[in-house]
Amino acid sequence: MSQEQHTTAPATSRLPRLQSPSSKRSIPTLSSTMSTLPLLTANNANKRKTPSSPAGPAAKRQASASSLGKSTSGPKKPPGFIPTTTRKPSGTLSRPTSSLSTSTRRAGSASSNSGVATLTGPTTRSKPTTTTARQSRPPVAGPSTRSTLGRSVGPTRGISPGLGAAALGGIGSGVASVEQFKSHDGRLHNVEKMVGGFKDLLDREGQKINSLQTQHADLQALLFSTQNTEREARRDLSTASEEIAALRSAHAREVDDLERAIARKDREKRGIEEELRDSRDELGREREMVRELKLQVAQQSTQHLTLTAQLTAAQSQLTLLQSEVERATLSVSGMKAEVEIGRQEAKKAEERAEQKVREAEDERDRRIAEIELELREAETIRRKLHNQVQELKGNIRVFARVRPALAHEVDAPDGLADIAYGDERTAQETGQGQIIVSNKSESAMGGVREQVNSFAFDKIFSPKAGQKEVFEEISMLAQSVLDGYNVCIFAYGQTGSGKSWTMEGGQNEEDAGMIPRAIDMIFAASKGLKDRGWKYQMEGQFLEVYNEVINDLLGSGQFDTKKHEIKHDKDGKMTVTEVVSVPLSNPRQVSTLLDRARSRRAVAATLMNERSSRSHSVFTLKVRGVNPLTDEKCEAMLNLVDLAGSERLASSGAGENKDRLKETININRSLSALADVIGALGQGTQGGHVPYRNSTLTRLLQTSLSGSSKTLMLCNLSPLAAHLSETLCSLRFATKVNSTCVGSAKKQISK
Ligand SMILES: Nc1ncnc2c1ncn2[C@@H]1O[C@H](COP(=O)(O)OP(=O)(O)OP(=O)(O)O)[C@@H](O)[C@H]1O
Repeated sequence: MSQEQHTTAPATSRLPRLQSPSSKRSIPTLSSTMSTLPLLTANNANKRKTPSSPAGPAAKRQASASSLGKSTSGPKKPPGFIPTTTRKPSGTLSRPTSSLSTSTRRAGSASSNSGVATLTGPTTRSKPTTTTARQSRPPVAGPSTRSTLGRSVGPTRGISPGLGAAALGGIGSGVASVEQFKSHDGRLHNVEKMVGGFKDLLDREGQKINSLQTQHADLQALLFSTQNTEREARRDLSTASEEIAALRSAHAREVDDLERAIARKDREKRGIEEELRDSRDELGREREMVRELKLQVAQQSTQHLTLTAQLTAAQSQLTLLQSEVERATLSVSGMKAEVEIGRQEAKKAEERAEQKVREAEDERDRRIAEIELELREAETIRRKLHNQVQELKGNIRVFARVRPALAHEVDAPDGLADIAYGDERTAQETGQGQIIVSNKSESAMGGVREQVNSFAFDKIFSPKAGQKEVFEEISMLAQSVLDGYNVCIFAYGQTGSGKSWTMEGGQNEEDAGMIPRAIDMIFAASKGLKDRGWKYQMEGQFLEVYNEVINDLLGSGQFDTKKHEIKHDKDGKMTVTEVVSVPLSNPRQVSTLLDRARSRRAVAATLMNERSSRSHSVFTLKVRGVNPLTDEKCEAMLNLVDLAGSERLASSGAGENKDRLKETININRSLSALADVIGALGQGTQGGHVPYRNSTLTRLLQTSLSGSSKTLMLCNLSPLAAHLSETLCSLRFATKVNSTCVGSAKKQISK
């Protein structure tokens, strides 16, 4: 589009050049311009003949524009200017014409003013020419014509005032005036001739302009057709370019396809070459194999010959052997007959042996029955003896156990207490172990006074003693439960002295405490007694006494809210109300039960401060046994008690803390009530008053602490010098208990 505008502008800009005001010199310029036009046309024609010029359409356009616009430098015209300009010439031409006529009229008017009628002649004559010029004269005749005329006519206008004056004053005055008039007339005639010449010239120029306009129109038409041709050529070119691009891409695809095909063929060729190589290799191998086979065939032929010879030899040997086999078959038949005789004899012997085995089995069953009877009798005797031994040992026995120093206590500021142990041999001879606690203090004189405290108990366990060793001494008591004796084992000692460790122990089997070991042992023993006719039922309870109140550690819910009371029926049998009693059929249930009690104690500790060491825990195993063979029944109770820390009020750390104070007072009250009960029993006050009712603990343990029970107190001691004072207190309490003789234990057997 812009190219078309460029092309059009020069063509139209030529017209203003033709119309531009100029002097008379413009006429030759027009002629020269016109003379160049045919040349331009010829050039254009030449260019049309060579549309496929190497310079291309753009160059052509440029050439066209430069040739057409070379002589012009006018402003670019907007699109659509050409048709307008093409229609304009007549209008444009009219302006100079009217100017000319105006000039002419002025001249006429001047003549009219001077009153000379002839002067109008030339003016009137010039009108048709002017009219013709208005129709076809080019704009060349514009203002320049007017000025030319003005200049040419100027003298006339300059003369007119003179003429007027002469006319006004000289008509009647003389011949000079006539001569003057004639001279003027001659000059006017010359002027008219000149004007006529100019008119011809103008006509010629007008014709030339017409011709130029015609040529211009032709050129326009030619330009349009050239532009159309160019547009078509451009379209063709773009179509051709697209086709070329399409062909190129098709070509590229084909090239790609061909290259791929070549690559494929190359691969195939390589494959075929490899196959060929393999085939050649294989052929070589086959040839080698054939050669070897031929060699083998030759060898085998030799072997065949050898074998044939051997076969012949073997056949002759076979013949020999066959005759031998025939002889052997004859002898086998003879032997078979002998074997048959032997078999019959063996059968008879077997029947005799079976008879003997049956007789031996009968004898054995009879012996077993006799032994079992003897065993039952021995069991009864063992129980009696066991009880006698227990009685001889005393129904209240005391063991002392010193725990080892813990890792963080080894470097304690006061160090370990000076504790010595009596030798094992003396302990076995006397049946009493000895523990010697030395206490060094400053005397009144400023010297060091050493106080040696010696205590004797049924058994002393040094820090080296493990749980297994302690239980070995207790197992007899546990066995007594199955025999129908009430047993109470309680751990006594200050906080941290190892009571819980002794009673419950650690998680692994080696560290298991007295409760799990006693249960295991009772279950194992009950299994053993099964063969002797005993069947047992067991159930467990786990209670806690805190501030004189009983809590059920196996109860439902996280924390026991029930109120429990201790009741005694008319047979003197003690029960605690509203407590959970779990039936136990295997030892694993006991460990679950202990875990449950432990977690409830932990919850209680969280809710009400740490209190496990501030409460007494009592595990009770109730055992019921029946023996249909002997028609015996027994019912007994094993109480395993972990007492609260026994430290005195001063060293309990209670201070101003009311709760701790209350705890400590209650602990001390229950422990002294325990000591009082044991003391009362020790004074031989059977039938007299025993102050069981002074504390919840003694009421709970009443059955186990009565004369009909077996009681063991484990006095746990700390090895630290800092705890020496509490250790001595515990040892004195244990001595008091140890010196107590509680009647004879009664077997709880009913027939
Ligand atoms: N014989 C022992 N062998 C190894 N460690 C022991 C032994 N006795 C006690 N301990 C350890 O000593 C620490 C205190 O023991 P334990 O808790 O049994 O004392 P405690 O008297 O029951 O205290 P509390 O009255 O606070 O319950 C525990 O860490 C325990 O594992």
